[in-house]
Amino acid sequence: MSRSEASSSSIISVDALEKTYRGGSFFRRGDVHALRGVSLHAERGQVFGLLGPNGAGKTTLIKILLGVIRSTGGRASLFGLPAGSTEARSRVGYLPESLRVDRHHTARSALRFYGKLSRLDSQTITRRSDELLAVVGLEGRDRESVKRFSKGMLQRLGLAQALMHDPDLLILDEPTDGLDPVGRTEVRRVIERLRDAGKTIFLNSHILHEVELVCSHLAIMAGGNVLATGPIAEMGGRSAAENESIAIEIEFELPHADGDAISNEDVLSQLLAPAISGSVQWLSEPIDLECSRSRYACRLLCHEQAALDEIVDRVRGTGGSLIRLLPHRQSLEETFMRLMESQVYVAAP
Ligand SMILES: Nc1ncnc2c1ncn2[C@@H]1O[C@H](COP(=O)(O)OP(=O)(O)OP(=O)(O)O)[C@@H](O)[C@H]1O
Repeated sequence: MSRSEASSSSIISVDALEKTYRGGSFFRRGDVHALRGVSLHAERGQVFGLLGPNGAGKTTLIKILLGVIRSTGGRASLFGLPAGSTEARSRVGYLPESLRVDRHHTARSALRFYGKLSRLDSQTITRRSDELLAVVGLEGRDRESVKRFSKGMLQRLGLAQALMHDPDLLILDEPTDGLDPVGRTEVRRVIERLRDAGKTIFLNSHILHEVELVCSHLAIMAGGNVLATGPIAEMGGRSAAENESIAIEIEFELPHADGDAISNEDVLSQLLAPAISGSVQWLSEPIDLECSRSRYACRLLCHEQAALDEIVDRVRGTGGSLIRLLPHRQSLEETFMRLMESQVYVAAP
């Protein structure tokens, strides 16, 4: 263990990291700012998810951590060692998005091949292969040609390959992408098993649900920036920037004449929209709970108390009544969608 690692439990430490792909070639017109000052920290034993839409900068960050490309600013270290250094790399296992295992291999011969690449001796290769085939649920299938493997089985073999040299950190690029629900569940189970065995895992994904199921910590990225980071259990709440904001669930009933309920669009455009412009974000737009009685419910994030007061005044002003007004804890999905929507989308470059 290095001295800097001993002083901190950070396995991955990224500070103000920048990456600009230089343009000007025949194929590329201008510079592309793929990372614009990214900071995040993953600690020992965490399953850390990097979530973001296409082009967010996830793969670029992983490539810098692995030393495949260099950053153009900021710092990235693994175990307190510079990312990309030989010592740091030797302690990382990596599963690329689509690992191509040569079709002539069996699971066992593939692991022997990767074990040799990691300079392991034959005895260690046999012992690690036995252990890992059991961990990834491929014991008994190890002499079959990989030609007969499903995508999920190939991905589990890929996990075993990444673990051959018993790394301290596992980096997985979209580990469940392209798998069917059974394959996804199987891969997720292996990740859970590794987590329970104390491995630190860093994975990227653009699928919120997958990240939510398996990760303990998360960074949400878009446009080369980290928009939020922290333990998943706390990501649904308010972010630091929203400390003054109030998330509420409101349910109300409006009067209606001649048995005609007011349409959702009218509730939105006539009653609520004028009250909320600028100072309120929708978490969910109004839905009518009981059309016949014009009862509506919606979730709002009010950035100032006055906006909430005005909504209440407007409901009352139309002769309506408030049924419920409750504080609302945002789900991870709502937080994610709100961050994406509020992002002044500066897509690279
Ligand atoms: N070698 C490169 N040269 C120029 N631009 C690049 C290069 N690699 C990535 N980019 C650009 O950098 C930005 C970030 O790309 P990156 O692949 O890191 O995003 P991502 O979040 O991994 O997206 P995806 O989920 O689609 O893989 C994108 O605009 C992409 O087009």
